[in-house]
Amino acid sequence: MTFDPPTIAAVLAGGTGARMGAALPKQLLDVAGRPVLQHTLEAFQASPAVDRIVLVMAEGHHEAAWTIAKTANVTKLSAVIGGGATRADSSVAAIRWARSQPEVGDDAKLLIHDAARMLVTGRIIADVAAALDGAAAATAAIPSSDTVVEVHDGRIIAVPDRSALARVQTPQGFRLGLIAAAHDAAAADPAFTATDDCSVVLRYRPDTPVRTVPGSERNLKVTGPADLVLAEALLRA
Ligand SMILES: Nc1ccn([C@@H]2O[C@H](COP(=O)(O)OP(=O)(O)OP(=O)(O)O)[C@@H](O)[C@H]2O)c(=O)n1
Ligand SMILES: C[C@](O)(CO)[C@H](O)COP(=O)(O)O
Repeated sequence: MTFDPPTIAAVLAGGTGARMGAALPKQLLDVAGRPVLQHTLEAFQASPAVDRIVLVMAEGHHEAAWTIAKTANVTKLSAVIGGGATRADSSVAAIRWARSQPEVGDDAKLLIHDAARMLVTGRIIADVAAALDGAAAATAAIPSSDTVVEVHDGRIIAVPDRSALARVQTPQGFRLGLIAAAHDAAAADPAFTATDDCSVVLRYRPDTPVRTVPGSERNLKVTGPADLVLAEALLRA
């Protein structure tokens, strides 16, 4: 008998929400009567593509996370772990946790997701997971409807061809062995910085294609106060 490798969702909620400027990390703020984190966990709980969830949570809020998960009956939640100083450090914490699990090998699928993207849909989660059957790395992405420019010292120095540009979202999915190797290589690079995990693969495993699947404008990242209003409006629409 053969078994499919498991699919693990790593929900990153290790940030403090500086740009939100609230007393609590933004993942604990309410939108339409439920914490941002609860909306996100519910999306992964409901996805048939996901077997288990690991939550990377900001220090001092682990108990609150378990309470939210219990309230929402998030039975797939396997662990709440501590993160790191940067988003990349929190990804590494999730990767290490996944690798420490019995019967989880390099072929497991790891879907790394911002807790702040609370309106992620089942379709996007399923598409990213399915893309990993044909590639070792994949992300949700949407076209840019704005012209994007490169700015230096307050002056535009380039206007890249918009048709070749996309805005990446999460989840970003990887075969576990690949993303672990890419982050290991990053750890040995003193100049390493990254704002997402696909760029870690692109930089340190450049021979591995990173596929894109359609994201959605709805899959916004709650970042500042206006995003809370927007997310609530989208939920009620
Ligand atoms: N050290 C960090 C930083 C960020 N994140 C998570 O990564 C996602 C995207 O990060 P961001 O939107 O930047 O969240 P914050 O870091 O909390 O926000 P800010 O940058 O405004 O402080 C969020 O769900 C956040 O909780 C994380 O797990 N660990
Ligand atoms: C991972 C990400 O959501 C992709 O768009 C984004 O890079 C996170 O950026 P942040 O500054 O950590 O919110």
